[in-house]
Order: sequence, then C-alpha cells, then structure tokens
Amino acid sequence: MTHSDQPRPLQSRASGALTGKVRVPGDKSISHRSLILGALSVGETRITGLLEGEDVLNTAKSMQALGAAVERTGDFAWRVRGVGVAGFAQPKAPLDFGNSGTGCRLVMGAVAGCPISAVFDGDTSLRTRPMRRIFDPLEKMGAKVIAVVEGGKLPLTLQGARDPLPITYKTPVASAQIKSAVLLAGLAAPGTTTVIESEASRDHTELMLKHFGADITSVMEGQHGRRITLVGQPELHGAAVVVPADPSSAAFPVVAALIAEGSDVVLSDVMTNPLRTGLFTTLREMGGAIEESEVRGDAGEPMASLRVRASKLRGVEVPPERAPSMIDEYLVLAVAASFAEGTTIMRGLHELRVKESDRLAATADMLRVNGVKVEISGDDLIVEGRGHVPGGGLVATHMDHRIAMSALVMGCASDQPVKVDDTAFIATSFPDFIPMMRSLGADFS
Ligand SMILES: O=C(O)C1=C[C@@H](OP(=O)(O)O)[C@@H](O)[C@H](O)C1
Ligand SMILES: C=C(OP(=O)(O)O)C(=O)O
Repeated sequence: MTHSDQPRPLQSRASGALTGKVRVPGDKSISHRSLILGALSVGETRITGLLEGEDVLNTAKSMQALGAAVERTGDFAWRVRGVGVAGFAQPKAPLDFGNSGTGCRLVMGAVAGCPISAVFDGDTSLRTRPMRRIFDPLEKMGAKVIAVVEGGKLPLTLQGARDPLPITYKTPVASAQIKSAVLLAGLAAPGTTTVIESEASRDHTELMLKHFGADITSVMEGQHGRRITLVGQPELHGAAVVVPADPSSAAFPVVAALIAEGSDVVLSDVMTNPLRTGLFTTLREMGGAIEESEVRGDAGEPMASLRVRASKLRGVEVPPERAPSMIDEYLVLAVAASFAEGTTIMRGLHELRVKESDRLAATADMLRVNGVKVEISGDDLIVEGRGHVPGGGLVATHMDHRIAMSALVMGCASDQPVKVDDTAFIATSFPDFIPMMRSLGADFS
C-alpha cells in the first residue's frame, strides 16, 4: 500500500451543530476474525456487515492466498469456504498486510499451526512495529522464524510447526493480538492451550471461537485479568457472522457531537462489548450525554444505538487499567479533553508508542499545533482543557488513520480550522468517514 505517493490533505472548519442518524462501518476486530475463523473452518461462513476497509481486505486476500475461497457476495456481504484447522496451503507470494497490525499478527498465529512457510510484510508503518511479541510464543509452540530483519520487524518468514505444541502463556502486555495469535496457533495443537493476561484485552477471538464450535473457557485471573483455555484440534464449523458497528469508529462522530454546540446525533448498532467501551465510560464521567437504546446482542457481542448530545465536558483522571478497553481511542479522547474545562490525565499509555505511529507523541503534537497545553509524563498524557481550542494548526498524520480522523473532529468545533496533511490512511478502517461526517453537517474542504 503506497499511499504516501499521493497525500490528500483536508481542512475541517466549525460548522455549528451536527445532526442526523448514521451507522458507522463494521467492527474491524470482528471483521478480521470472521475471515480468519471462516478460513479455518469446514463448510461455509456467511458474513454480513464486514468492514470493507483496506486492513480487512488485506486479511481477505491473505486467506485466499492460504487456500480458502473468499468471495464478496454483495455490499458488506462475504462468503468464506474454509480449509479446516491446520489446513492452510503454502502461499505462492509474500502476504502483504498493508497498514494492519491485527491482520498480520493474527494470521501469523494461524499459520504457525500449519506445516507451511509464509513471508509476512506490510507498509513502512507496519515495518516499524514489534513482531517479536508474536513470534516468541509461536516459537515455543514449534514454529520458526527463519528470516527476519533486526529488532524482530517485518518482513519476516515464518515456518509453521509440523507438530504444534500446546503451551501456557502469560502475555507480557495486555494485547488481544498476542492472545489471539497464541489461541489461533493452539487450534492446531493437541491438548489445551492456555493464555493468561493480567489485564483483560478484547475477547472477540474467544467469543467467535465458541460461535464456530471450539471448546474454550475464560475465567477471571486476579482483579482485572483472564485465564483462557482452549481445547486443541476441534473441528470448526462455518457459521453466520453479523458484524456490529465499530465502537472505535463511532468514537469520532461521538466526540464531534459532544464538542460541537447544539449537536444531536444517533449512531446505530454500535458494539458495546465492555472490553471495548472504556471511551464511552470516560466521556460519561466527563459529563458527556451518551444514551443507549435498542440494546441487543448477536453471537455473544452486545450492541446498542447511541444518542449523543453536545455537552459541557470537564477534565477527569483515566486509570491505567482502563487502557485495554479504549486503547485505540486515546487520540480522540485527547481531543474531547482539549474542549473540556480542567485537566485530563490519561495514565498507562505505553502501548500507544507501538501503534501505526508513536501515538503518544503524535497526539501531543496534534494538540500543541492547535494551541492546546499538553504534556507527556512517563507513560501518561496530561491535557489542560480550557473549554475551547484555538485550532489553526497543520497536523502530521504519520500514516495513521486515527490521527487524521481525530484532527478533523477537532476542527468541527475549534476557533480556527484544523488541517491534516494526508487523509489517505482513513481508508484502512473507516472508508466513508469523510462523506459520513459531511452528512452530519461537518465542514471538510
Ligand atoms: O485484536 C485486535 O483486533 C486489536 C487489538 C489492539 O491491539 P493490541 O493487541 O496490540 O493491543 C488494537 O489496538 C487493534 O486496533 C485491534
Ligand atoms: C492499532 C490499530 O490497528 P492495527 O494494530 O490493526 O494496525 C488501530 O486500528 O488503531
């Protein structure tokens, strides 16, 4: 994916109230998993509401390259005919995951349990991200990394295990990508694979594995953790997956509606799995009016409609143990905090340094160039809210979709317009972001 050849700048200017009802695209985490588990199942998986963003499309291509039949049957509707657990075929070319950590790392786990080798690669952002955290446990399970650049980065070649071993693995950081990679490799191992996390991360892999017929249990471990046990070598059966709207994408219109005076916006079908809703909890603590209705669920994943009205926000302290449930939302929370009255302290953000960009530094820069007082102290981000944001800055996106969207949200209510240098990467997770925000009344030009 070579977006940077053609940067697409954009300016966001305050345009008054945002109003209307929209459905943001399907959840990115669930979309990746539905394709991968569909490919590891026997029979047919029908997916509706799939996120057709570049990250997920790259996962779909990788599943095809590994031997599954993956077809688009209509708008956001996909069919996968799987090869069964450990059934992947040797891919003929390197697997290119573009900008996507999730796609790359989960597929590494799935490949680790198959007797094949595959080259994993991605764009210049993904090539900076740590992969040792994934292949360390996979090597304990019998896979081998046979070619890797220094520091454990992409591109790398992974040789899957002929006879994978089940392991008990304690994740070094709360990461659903590490947990999921181990569980996906564990599918091919005899006996039970156990993952222990001291802070619970999103549990979509566990819920979906159960939906596809695996024997998997999850129990509390300590105050905030989980112990997940998977019985290996199940026969997974293709299943129907309805992908709810992505709370990490909903985060952008939610914050825009809270900060733009007079706004009243409804977002339908937003997934409300408690391991994903730390942002909504925090915004409510700040005084944000976010009401849930039409609460329901599908395949273990709860969802609801969210009505969001413009609100006077106040600064709060966000505890470190909340980080896994809102890890992708701190950028846009920092925007909300800039419009609040008082100081917001977000604690324990070390993982933000290893995302599509160093999001801790990039968030601070985004605020600073728009006249907001901000400080990084160790792993904490401290934002001095003054009830309004001067704006007028040009924000560097660093190949990071969430920086681009957060900066454009900031411009929806700042005194002067906010510019971003490149919107191209928004297509990785929220391809319709710009027209959808315009349909609510945002002035993007
Ligand atoms: O498993 C997933 O779908 C994801 C896990 C998170 O990453 P980590 O596992 O690195 O925390 C998150 O940042 C990413 O956007 C999606
Ligand atoms: C971190 C993210 O995704 P990934 O790790 O899949 O690149 C994200 O979408 O914010």
